[in-house]
Amino acid sequence: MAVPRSTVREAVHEAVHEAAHEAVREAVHEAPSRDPGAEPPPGPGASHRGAHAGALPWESARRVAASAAGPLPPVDLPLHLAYGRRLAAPLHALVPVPGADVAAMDGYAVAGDPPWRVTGLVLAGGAPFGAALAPGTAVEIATGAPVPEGAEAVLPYELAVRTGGAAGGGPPPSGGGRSAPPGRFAPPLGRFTPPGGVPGGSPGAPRAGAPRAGAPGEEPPRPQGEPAGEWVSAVPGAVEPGRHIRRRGEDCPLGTVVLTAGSAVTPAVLGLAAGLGHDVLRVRPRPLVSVLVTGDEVVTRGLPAPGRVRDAIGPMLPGLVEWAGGLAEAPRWLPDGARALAAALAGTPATPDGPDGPDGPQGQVIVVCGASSKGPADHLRAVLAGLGAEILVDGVAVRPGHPQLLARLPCGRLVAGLPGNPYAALVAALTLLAPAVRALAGGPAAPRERSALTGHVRPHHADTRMVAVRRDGRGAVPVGHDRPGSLWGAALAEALAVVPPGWRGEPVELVPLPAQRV
Ligand SMILES: Nc1nc2c(c(=O)[nH]1)N[C@H]1C(S)=C(S)[C@@H](COP(=O)(O)OP(=O)(O)OC[C@H]3O[C@@H](n4cnc5c(N)ncnc54)[C@H](O)[C@@H]3O)O[C@H]1N2
Ligand code: MOO
Repeated sequence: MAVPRSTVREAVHEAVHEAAHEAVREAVHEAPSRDPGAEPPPGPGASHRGAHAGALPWESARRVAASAAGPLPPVDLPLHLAYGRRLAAPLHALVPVPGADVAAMDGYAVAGDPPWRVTGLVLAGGAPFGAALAPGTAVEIATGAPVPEGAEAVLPYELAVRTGGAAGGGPPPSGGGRSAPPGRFAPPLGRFTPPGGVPGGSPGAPRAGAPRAGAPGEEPPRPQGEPAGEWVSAVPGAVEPGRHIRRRGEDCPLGTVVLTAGSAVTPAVLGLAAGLGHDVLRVRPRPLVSVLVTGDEVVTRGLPAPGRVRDAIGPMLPGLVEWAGGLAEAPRWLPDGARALAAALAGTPATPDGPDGPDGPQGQVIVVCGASSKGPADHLRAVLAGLGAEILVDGVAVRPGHPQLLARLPCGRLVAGLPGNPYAALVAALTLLAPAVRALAGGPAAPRERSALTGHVRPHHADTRMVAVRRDGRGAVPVGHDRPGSLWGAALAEALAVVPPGWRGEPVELVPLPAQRV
């Protein structure tokens, strides 16, 4: 289609405006960051040669993006769907944990002084013992089972000395019975074996004859099948008051706020929430990001013919968006031309509940790849103006990636314009897209990391430079291969070093690159 006159005029104006320093741009801007070579010294016109008019400093651009959107309205999701979201409300303990005083070890709950007469068995899955433990008695108990009232400690099997078992048996003779060798753990000795029961039993499967708490009104449970003469004592020093009893609410009292709103829902958080009684979590939805890849020369599959280029931006965005807390739609390709771009951007906005229309991009954020510069096929600014968009960021003083932009459509959707050069697009995505997605997802700003930067790094005199680096013992080291058109360096790197204009060797911020999970 015909290029709008205003766009052409603008492009021509910019071309003239830029022409004077185009040679410098080529020498400085297109060179890889590790290349030796002198940066033209700052002098008259230096700032003009750096940031474009209206371009924001890199740090300011990132801040604008982070505050361009608030979190999406919350949704309630079952635990198995909540992973990777952000909590929209504080997480409370709906129950105390543990819910009762419970044994922390398999062994004997004991009361009073040894030796103790064994009067029953309590398993974790069963009801509480029901009767108070009288001094001089014990119950065999499983880890997690509620300790009977009156129990003063739990004696682990390894530290117990079990004796007797014969009918009519009495307390063990002093020094008699089977005992654990001093200073060593002994295996369980003479586990309680009710008539018809299975020695040891299996956790959660009450053994026949095991004592059970009675229902209200019933007789206090008697340890049925209690073998007369089962006694237990302890190796010296094994019993201290309260030992191996986890008290009710000791890990987490009822009502405690264990996590604040905005926390990431990790696997551990899901397990914690379940343990505290939650089936559903109130979370922020994942913001949906639509991706429009523009350019007649761009092909989306196969070997690119001469004069064609494979889309390298669409494939990297889903992982990056997911890393930032969002979800990317499959990229759509658009031909050069304002009409297709305008139609795509004018589509009906999505709602958190689902798409409003089957065809157009549905995201709360729309990413436009390419068309961000000032060339005759770069319609993004003109289209946004025609749609009445508010421009939030128009160019960033960063190398590569300066033609990036961020805008808000009248319907509230954000538009992130990424440069066509793939490494420049990655820089722009980390500068504008990721912070905006994080904000929509309810996440806090990404934590900052600072590091020494070693190796040969040539700062730009006016713009921030983003250098692909790996960490080593001495700090961050450039990996090279980070020309604007190449993702090779970024693929080798762990992070991008943020090298401020005129940098003189001080520590720099590292922006982590979305990493593999495997
Ligand atoms: N007169 C000016 N020209 C340019 C400027 C400028 O300030 N004034 N900035 C340069 C910089 S820096 C960049 S970056 C590019 C940005 O251009 P666009 O965003 O408009 O992108 P295109 O012109 O369409 O493409 C640039 C380059 O990238 C290739 N490309 C495009 N899309 C993709 C894709 N999805 N995957 C891989 N490669 C892609 C395209 O073929 C071009 O080679 O503008 C400079 N010019
Ligand atoms: O370097 Mo451009 O800034 O190739 O994005």
